[in-house]
Amino acid sequence: MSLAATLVWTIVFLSSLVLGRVIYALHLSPYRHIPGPRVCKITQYWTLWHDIWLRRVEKIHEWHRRYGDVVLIAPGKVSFSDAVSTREIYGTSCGLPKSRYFDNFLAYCNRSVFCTLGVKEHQEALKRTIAFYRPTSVFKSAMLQPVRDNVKKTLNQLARRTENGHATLDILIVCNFFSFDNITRLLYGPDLCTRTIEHESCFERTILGGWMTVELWNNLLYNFPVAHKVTKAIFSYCSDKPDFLAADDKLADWNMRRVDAALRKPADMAVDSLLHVLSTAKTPDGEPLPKSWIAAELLDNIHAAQSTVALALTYVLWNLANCPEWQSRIREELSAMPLEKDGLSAFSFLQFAPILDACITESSRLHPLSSGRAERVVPVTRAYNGIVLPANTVVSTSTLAIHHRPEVFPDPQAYKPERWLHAKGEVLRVMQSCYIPFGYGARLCLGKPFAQAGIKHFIAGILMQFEVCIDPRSGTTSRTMAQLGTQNALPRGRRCELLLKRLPVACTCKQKAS
Ligand code: HEM
Repeated sequence: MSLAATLVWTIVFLSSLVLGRVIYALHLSPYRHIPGPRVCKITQYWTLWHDIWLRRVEKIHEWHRRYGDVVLIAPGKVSFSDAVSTREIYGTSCGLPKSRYFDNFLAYCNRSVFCTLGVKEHQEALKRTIAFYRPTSVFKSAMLQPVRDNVKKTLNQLARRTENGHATLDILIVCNFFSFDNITRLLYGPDLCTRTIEHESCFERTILGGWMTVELWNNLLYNFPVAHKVTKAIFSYCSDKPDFLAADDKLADWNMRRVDAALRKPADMAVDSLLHVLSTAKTPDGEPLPKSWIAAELLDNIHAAQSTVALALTYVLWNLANCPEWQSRIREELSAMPLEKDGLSAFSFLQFAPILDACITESSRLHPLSSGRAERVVPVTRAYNGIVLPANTVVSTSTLAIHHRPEVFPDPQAYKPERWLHAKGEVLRVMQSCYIPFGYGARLCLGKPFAQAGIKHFIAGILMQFEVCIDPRSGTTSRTMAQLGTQNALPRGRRCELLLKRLPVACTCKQKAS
């Protein structure tokens, strides 16, 4: 056969394959009845394309606006944006397993609690640590004092940097170090964590610097690992950055060294650290946990806690910088609270400060920090929101879409803390059922109480000493602060420069009597 004929036959063959695929997807597939862009019914690569270009999450939100609460985002993958389906997918009694997407989070070849898939396996893993994360454990002064110390340390550092009364700073970096110090203290105890904020040139800072880049490239890694490897090799070779995308590996080594050191001297381990809890825990066979299990759990907690808390703080400050009136209201509320001996507001009062709470809650509604792929697998064919899904369909709720339901959150794009202050009864209940920044149900974020305590202390500390303002000369604008449409929710500009002005009277709170 001539070359031309071979070419023609190849084209005919490939075209009929594509045509067959299109006919099957649109007319025969068990997913044909589900609303969504046609291209998503035919191929998964359209969603993957958006994933790699860091706009998957916002694209899915856009599709929900166009097609409704149930959208087919790829063959076999369905996204929801309503409260009832969310309850059915994630609720404690439903027990849907996680999807294979979570294999991407294995560390040292082990599964942490976060990436266990099956319900039984998850419950087994949860037994070891759940008590450690409970509010009753986390809100003890032994656990909170290190957080308060880190707030004080950050405030001292900011005071030095605003010696002339004001300075424009990249708040994202400040929040990153605060968040890292907090989580490492919780995980390793006081001796093995590092004081990164004080040491400008320390190793941990360089890891954190490279980490943001790693997060941006993770979508390529999860979807096309070989392409990721090649890109990494090419960039490292051609640029003068041999460490390009190496931060994750460095963090894993750094974590393992800490676990090694601690297990060599168990008597020195801080009893209020996760490391201690894990080192005394047992496997289902009654054996001590292997070192790599312990290390995997700790590493995963850093991943879960680091950028989420840092970004939560950054977005709260950004939103408040745009709304000076809400800053004043928070200050007024804080001024009525007694101070502890360390000069910060008492947590027992911060915990129930409604204005502070509303401002933080509204910020996480607009900017969910973990808005990515909380995928679960449907075990048997059944209907969700009136639409039958075959067994093995991968389902998830779009956090961005459910947080922006206009009938629940009128004017959904606007930052309006008052909606949380004014809502009562059924209205509030509906709002809460559509608010899932920490996930929902059986796999709700274990670190939620710890994260919230850190966020409240930090925001209260900053607002009592500084006025946070937009600096029109900085490059930070609403456009650069729009979230990248990925699961890690970084702002597009990858920085958040805000003007901090020291308040004339640092604090007018009442000193605690004792
Ligand atoms: C603002 C900060 C945080 C946000 C927005 C956040 C969000 C989330 C979300 C949405 C999930 C559920 C994922 C899923 O359903 O697939 C989750 C799980 C988890 N988070 Fe967080 N998180 C935050 C902070 C933290 C902190 C500080 C810690 C550790 C102290 C932590 C530890 C965990 C763990 C261990 C899980 C797995 C829970 C399980 O599967 O049972 N998170 N987080």
